[in-house]
Amino acid sequence: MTDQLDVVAIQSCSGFSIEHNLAWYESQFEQLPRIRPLVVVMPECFAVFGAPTGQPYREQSGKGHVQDWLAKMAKLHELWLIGGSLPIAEDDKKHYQACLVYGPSGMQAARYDKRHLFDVNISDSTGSYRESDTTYPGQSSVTVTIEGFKVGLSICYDLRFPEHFRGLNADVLVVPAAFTAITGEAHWQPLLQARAIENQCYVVAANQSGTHENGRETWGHSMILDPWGQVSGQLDTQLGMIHQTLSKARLAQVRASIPALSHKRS
Ligand SMILES: O=C(O)CNC(=O)[C@H](CS)NC(=O)CCC(=O)C(=O)O
Repeated sequence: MTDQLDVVAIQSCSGFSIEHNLAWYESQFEQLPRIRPLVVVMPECFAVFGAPTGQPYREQSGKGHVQDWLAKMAKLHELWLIGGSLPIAEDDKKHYQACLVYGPSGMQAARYDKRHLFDVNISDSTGSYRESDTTYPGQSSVTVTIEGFKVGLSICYDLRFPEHFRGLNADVLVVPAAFTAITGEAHWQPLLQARAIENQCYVVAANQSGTHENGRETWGHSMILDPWGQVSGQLDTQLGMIHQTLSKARLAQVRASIPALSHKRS
């Protein structure tokens, strides 16, 4: 176990074609920093964003093309690979929006199902979002220890629920997202900063960016924040990646300076 952990967030504009999306990610993996261990976070709906027929792409737990690809890529590139979300179904009616974590051996290390579903009305071209029409809410929160760092999982709209993160007691919060252009401009960065500041932990936020084939617009601005709430790396709307080195010493320093976590009243 070392004091440091390298993380990368990748920002994509995923579309309908799984083959195309996965091929784009493979080209990004070729450009990753050489350092290992390395954690790579991909956004919500990285493999498929929207569905031309209206019938969402789904896989069963433990089998399917995208899960096989995640395992293969994690092993091939020796990564901790976090697939922001993939629809996993147990019945024909609805799926869970699952964040899947694979370790460098190619084994799945964790699965978190999105708990808070985006049923909202906003003034963009989609207007009305009803995620619960297709998705069951996850029932539990999940953390996974990666190289000695406690990593707390979340997906997109979860970001608006501070109690979700508070319970995780994490060193690193991972936020894969498909935050909309309108809500992203207004709320994305302040929400991420609040989660980093109040939990005194790193935040790694990988968002979708641009206009997608289904007409949706996402905000981009993927970023990595330190436990003081400072943005230590960020993208604008361009596709690509950001890389930062996280440090246990920095976590300890911030928590010693303001011991807010030990001043909590329940
Ligand atoms: O359904 C898909 O194809 C992809 N999934 C999404 O885009 C999800 C659910 S609709 N989006 C969000 O949760 C946006 C949250 C957000 O933007 C906010 O909280 O402001």
